[in-house]
Amino acid sequence: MFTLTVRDHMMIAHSLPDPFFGPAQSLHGATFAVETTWARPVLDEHGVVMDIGVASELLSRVLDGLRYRNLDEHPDFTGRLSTTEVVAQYVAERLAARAAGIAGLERLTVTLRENPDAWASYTLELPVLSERGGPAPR
Ligand SMILES: Nc1nc2c(c(=O)[nH]1)N=C([C@H](O)[C@H](O)COP(=O)(O)OP(=O)(O)OP(=O)(O)O)CN2
Repeated sequence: MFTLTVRDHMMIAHSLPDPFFGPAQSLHGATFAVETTWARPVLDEHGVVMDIGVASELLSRVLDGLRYRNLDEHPDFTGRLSTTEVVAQYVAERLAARAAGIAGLERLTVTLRENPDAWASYTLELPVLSERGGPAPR
């Protein structure tokens, strides 16, 4: 399996209103480094998983919807704890939707690094499209 990873970062504010999270129940800020790893078993006709510029742009556009936001007030997180894991899933699902037309991609992993010693990831299996646009056999 080939993989391509690009990275960006975002600042958000949020609270985790559950006693499980101790002091993080209060409103606090976080700067997440966000990595996206795209995977495919066969390289495309250019010998790449996908263009790095395209991968970077996709990630940036998705993060633009979250940057400098208080996730407690973000409609997509209403009634949900915006843990690192949940935000990783959110980013992955939006990226997958934006990349739906790109052929050959099989898997996407989004990793959010809270700090140098702690991170969480979410992996999505993607519906594989053939180079002609239809479903491809796995
Ligand atoms: N699995 C997760 N655990 C925690 C998350 C998370 O998103 N996923 N988030 C937090 C807090 O938001 C914050 O990032 C850290 O808060 P803190 O109280 O410092 O948490 P720690 O667990 O590192 O330290 P404690 O000794 O438990 O206070 C927390 N956990």
